[in-house]
Amino acid sequence: MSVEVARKAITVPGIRARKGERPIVALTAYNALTARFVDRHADVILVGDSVAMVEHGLPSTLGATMEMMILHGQAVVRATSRALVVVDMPFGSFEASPKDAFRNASRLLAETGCSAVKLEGGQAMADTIAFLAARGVPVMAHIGLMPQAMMTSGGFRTQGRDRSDWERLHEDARSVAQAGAFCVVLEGMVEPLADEITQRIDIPTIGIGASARCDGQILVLEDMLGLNDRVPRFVKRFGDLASGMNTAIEAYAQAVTGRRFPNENNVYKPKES
Ligand SMILES: Nc1nc(=O)c2c([nH]1)NC[C@@H]1CN(c3ccc(C(=O)N[C@@H](CCC(=O)O)C(=O)O)cc3)CN21
Ligand SMILES: CC(C)C(=O)C(=O)O
Ligand SMILES: [Mg+2]
Repeated sequence: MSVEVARKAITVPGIRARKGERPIVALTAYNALTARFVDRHADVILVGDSVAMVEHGLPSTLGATMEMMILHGQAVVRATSRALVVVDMPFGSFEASPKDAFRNASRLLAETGCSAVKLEGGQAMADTIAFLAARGVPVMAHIGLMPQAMMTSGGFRTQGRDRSDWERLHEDARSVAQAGAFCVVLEGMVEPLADEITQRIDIPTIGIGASARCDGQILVLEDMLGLNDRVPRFVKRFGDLASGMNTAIEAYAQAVTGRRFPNENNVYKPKES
């Protein structure tokens, strides 16, 4: 199946030009219902591969698939009119070669109607980013803590605590910007390093666990809504939807067992005869 590439009010060049202007507001969304809410306030909606963990109950993002990203991407694009929709390239879909990456990135663009793709990797992915950008695929890069590298990096570790790693992280940022990424996510990084990177590259940085020094911020929607019982320190819960959901579901269960629902207002009656 293929869809029209949807035109959104916010464009890739528009986001690119935000550096030095006002901060970029980004959030994840994985479905139409939540995307409609996020679209009213955010500049960027990311259909993250964290969908594998948040919506499918998988233990890591390694189980995300192209099929999953396309299905969720389609739902989000349908419900969005303003924000720029970016879809994560799942583990295994882009690393082996630039050609593989183009085949899968072009499927994400053509089959969902999203405006850009995101992929994890710094210097090692620079050739791939350049290959995609030269062929019409806008790329958001993602460096620092890379969840898809958890098996080689030993879990989710904040980057740059040791200053001897800074040079490598600067090189990752410089090379993705040089390769033509329009924007870069800095994940799990100490504040002064995120600050230096943001000052040295000419594309916007979007931080998650990387301080307010970045050109924008992103969080997983369900984390900031207070729907997950355990969240890392970099998350601020801006709401407590978990308690709202619990209260409503409990009230429903009690109304059903107590035969108080459905009531007069909720039932249909035949015509008077
Ligand atoms: N719901 C959700 N939210 C996320 O932000 C998220 C996902 N899922 N899945 C993919 C990745 C994984 N992420 C994570 C998950 C845990 C930590 C974490 O526990 N961090 C430690 C830091 C440890 C250290 O300092 O080295 C922490 O205590 O914050 C970090 C990033 C971010 N992403
Ligand atoms: C947390 C963001 C940056 C992400 O990559 C995801 O949600 O998959
Ligand atoms: Mg991701």
